[in-house]
Amino acid sequence: MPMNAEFQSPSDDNRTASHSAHPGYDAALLDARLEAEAAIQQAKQAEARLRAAIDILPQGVVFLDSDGRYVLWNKQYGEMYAGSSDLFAEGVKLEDTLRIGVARGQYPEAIGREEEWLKDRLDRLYNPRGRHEQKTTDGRWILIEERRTSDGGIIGLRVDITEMKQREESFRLLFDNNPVPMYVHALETGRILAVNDAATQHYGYSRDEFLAMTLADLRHPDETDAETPPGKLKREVGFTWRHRKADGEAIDVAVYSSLLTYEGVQAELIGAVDITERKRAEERIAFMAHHDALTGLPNRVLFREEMEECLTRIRRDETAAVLCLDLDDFKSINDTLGHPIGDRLLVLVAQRLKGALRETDTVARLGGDEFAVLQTGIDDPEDAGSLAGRLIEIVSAPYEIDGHLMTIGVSIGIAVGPSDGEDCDRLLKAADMALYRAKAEGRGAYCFFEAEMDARLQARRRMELDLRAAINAGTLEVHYQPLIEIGSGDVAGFEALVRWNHPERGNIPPIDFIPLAEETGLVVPLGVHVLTRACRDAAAWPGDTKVAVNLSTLQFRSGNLFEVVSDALNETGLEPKRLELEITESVLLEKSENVLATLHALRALGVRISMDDFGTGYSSLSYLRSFPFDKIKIDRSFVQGLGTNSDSQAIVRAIITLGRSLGITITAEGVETAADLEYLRSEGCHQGQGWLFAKAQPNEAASELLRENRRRPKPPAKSAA
Ligand SMILES: Nc1nc2c(ncn2[C@@H]2O[C@@H]3COP(=O)(O)O[C@H]4[C@@H](O)[C@H](n5cnc6c(=O)[nH]c(N)nc65)O[C@@H]4COP(=O)(O)O[C@H]3[C@H]2O)c(=O)[nH]1
Repeated sequence: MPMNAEFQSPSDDNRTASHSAHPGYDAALLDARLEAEAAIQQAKQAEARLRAAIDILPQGVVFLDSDGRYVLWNKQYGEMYAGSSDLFAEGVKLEDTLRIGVARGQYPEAIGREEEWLKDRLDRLYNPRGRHEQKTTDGRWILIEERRTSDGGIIGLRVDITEMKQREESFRLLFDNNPVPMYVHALETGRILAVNDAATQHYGYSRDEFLAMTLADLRHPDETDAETPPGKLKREVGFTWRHRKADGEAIDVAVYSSLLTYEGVQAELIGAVDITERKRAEERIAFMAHHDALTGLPNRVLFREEMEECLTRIRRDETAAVLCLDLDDFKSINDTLGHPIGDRLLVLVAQRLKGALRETDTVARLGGDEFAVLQTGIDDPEDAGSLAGRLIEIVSAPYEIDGHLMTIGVSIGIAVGPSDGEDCDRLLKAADMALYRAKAEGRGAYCFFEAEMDARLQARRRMELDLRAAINAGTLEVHYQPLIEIGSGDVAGFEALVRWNHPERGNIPPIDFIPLAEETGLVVPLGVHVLTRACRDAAAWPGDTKVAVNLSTLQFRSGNLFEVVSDALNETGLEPKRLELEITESVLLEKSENVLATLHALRALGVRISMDDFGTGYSSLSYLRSFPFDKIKIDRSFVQGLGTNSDSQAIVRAIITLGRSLGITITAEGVETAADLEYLRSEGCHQGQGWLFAKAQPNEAASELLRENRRRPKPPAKSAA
């Protein structure tokens, strides 16, 4: 493709003829010819350089003259239009090659609309403006840019954009058919530039509506992510937004984004995965982890979190109170009316408590029938006292559930921060200690924490640890106090009484540690120890001397009392009829089928059942009807001073008469004087127990007493203590 040469080299013949006719003219002509040849040489070199230069360009380049004829084109141009390259020649009009190319079907976009396509193409060729794309039959895409040159010609650039178009196509395919809602928005303005079908379906906006919106228009008013201005994204993977659908419904979406240039605009592609359900489930789980399922109140975990938050303020200058609440005798409602009613009562109590508090206070259910209140921003500790008083009043008002009218009391312990404690544990502990005191002081009351409660509690804790250790080590002792037949003075049996010889504190009386054992549940293993020990000792006693063992309510609740007793009998070989089990009224207060069934089963085994402390409870008499007791033990409060006190005499006489008429053995406890004994004998009481005969003593002494008793030919009973 030589450049259109302006100068031609004259033939040698012309040169010879001219030279010989006019020598001066010939010389000038020769010079001119040499000059021209040099110029041609230069032009050829320039063309070669230009060609070399345009051939190394990655783009196709073509130069046309002002008539649109080919002047020069590079290798890439020829390759791009390989199907028409046979037509390219200097001086040929590009327009003509286009016409032939269209006729050959080399421009797929022109097929079926040849003239129209040609018209448009020629218009762009002769009046160049911007860029346009062209598709070739071999499936390539070419970006065309044409410009006018200063001499009226045209320079055309061709860029092969096939790969980019393929990428775009894949993107389109992925975008359009993606099941995940997707849209592209302009980074600068937030304006939505493209949207896929999944997004239009999911959000409910039409494509046109979508394309008229910005990213900010999709936001739900609840969206709190104020840090992210419209169109600017935080880039953590999968962060969430709350969006609004066309029907107003809120959805939570996890956003996946990447930057791209979309139709020449800096944009961002967003994939929005709907996680509303997942989020709801997560929220439900989080709620459940922080709330009580029955009442919907915050649970202990959330209460502590609220407290922690409040404590940071307390440490500065605020005062707050923690109130620990415990319903009085809730268990008996559960036991008598059943758990469903108990549960409903708890819900009603929770509602009343919630209704009685300010927005800023928190009430939580800590478990069972325990609630707690965090009262914030109080001016005076007395504010907590008046709140407690109000809560007691509100909770104590009657309830009606399923036609059952009931009332329930509540006791409250109060701790005030920061004076009673600056951290969560200390404040809760202090309020708990105060609650303990409120309960002990008669329930239905509130009590403030006092520092000395802490010391008392520490002592109690120490005692609990020591008692547990003594039980585990088997160092608790069992002493025996004789039960004397009043008529004959014979030893009928012994009551087993536990003794704790503390390594540092010496003998601790049962009255000081049995209640603690009851509260902590230690009375269950303690009871097993005493029972087994008593059966073993008694098995070695002569004749059919009986042994009486005290049982606590908790041992019945433990559920395996029958097995414990029968195991102790089997292990020690003691005959069941030689064992007496002493229970108090509190055991029967349980009103549980289980208690009665266990008592009947034990009695069927041959074991005797005694009612201890008779007369001290509210309804000792009525309990005589609920179970066939073998023995009644008259409480020592009626026996002491019996010789002189006529009221006690009347009561004791009535009990003895009752027992005799029912065929029940009567034992009088706490017989301290001969006058007491004399009265009991005169009324026909069967047995006596008390210091007049003997105090509780170790097994060796008790056995010795037995031996002595057997050797004696029935003397009247005298003091042995
Ligand atoms: N003032 C006076 N007191 C007398 C007289 N005769 C006996 N006593 C005391 O009266 C208590 C009788 O036992 P309880 O009524 O079953 O009362 C017992 C019983 O309820 C409980 N207890 C003792 N040992 C056990 C046990 O192994 N298990 C259980 N669950 N409770 C026990 O501790 C309570 C107190 O036991 P103790 O201190 O051993 O006190 C014993 C005994 O020492 C007397 O003439 N005058």
